[in-house]
Amino acid sequence: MMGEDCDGYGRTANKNILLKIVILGDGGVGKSCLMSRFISNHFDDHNFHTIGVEFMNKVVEVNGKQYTLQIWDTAGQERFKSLRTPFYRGTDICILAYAIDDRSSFNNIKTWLNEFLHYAGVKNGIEKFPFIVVGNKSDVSSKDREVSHEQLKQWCDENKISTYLETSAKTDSNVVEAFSQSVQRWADLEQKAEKELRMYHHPDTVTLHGSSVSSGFRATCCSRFMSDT
Ligand SMILES: Nc1nc2c(ncn2[C@@H]2O[C@H](COP(=O)(O)OP(=O)(O)OP(=O)(O)O)[C@@H](O)[C@H]2O)c(=O)[nH]1
Repeated sequence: MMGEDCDGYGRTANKNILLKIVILGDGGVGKSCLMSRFISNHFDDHNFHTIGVEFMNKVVEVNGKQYTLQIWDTAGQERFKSLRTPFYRGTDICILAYAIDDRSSFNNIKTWLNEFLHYAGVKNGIEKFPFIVVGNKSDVSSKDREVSHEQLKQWCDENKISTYLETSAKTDSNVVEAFSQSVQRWADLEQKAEKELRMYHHPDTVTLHGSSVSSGFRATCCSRFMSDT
């Protein structure tokens, strides 16, 4: 089907797009709290560690498009590694979380990134996958802060991650923004990948100078589009 509302691949603009989001980071940085703040606008000052993984869905609208976000909260403790890693495959967006009052959780972001790249099977470079870095617990007093916003920016620049922000699940600061910027980043990369695919499928209309063009970003995207809601 082609037409004004169609993207050229038969997908209409009003489809509800399912996106799987995983949240990774050390135990205690606030991954479960970020998820429950986003899903049910609720904050619980509990201290229970997640075992394995848990997921919840929420329908959101970003830039006029509807998305069902399937958010996977994972266990940050090392002893649960074998329970969480099988769930990385098929992820569309990865949120790397640390707590701004916990320097070692920030230092471990790289380990989380590498664990995700390995078990999710992402092979096309960090800059082609929607990673978002979130410094949670931005409500803590400045004397308890161990990671500055500048350090967050510098780390993301060095690691080619363009989306990052500080959040507080406790005071509900930037939580919705973290998820909507994640979706925005996904949409930007998706658009870029589709453009490259079009060039690949219509090589007579562009000059490729003999190189093969492959977006590599979510080649299975079509299977994830759900029916109209
Ligand atoms: N001050 C403050 N505390 C928070 C915030 N988010 C979470 N916490 C607290 O941090 C602790 C850990 O939160 P969780 O959400 O369970 O942490 P987690 O990352 O899911 O931990 P694991 O399940 O072990 O991986 C709890 O006591 C929360 O109340 C926040 O934004 N600010």
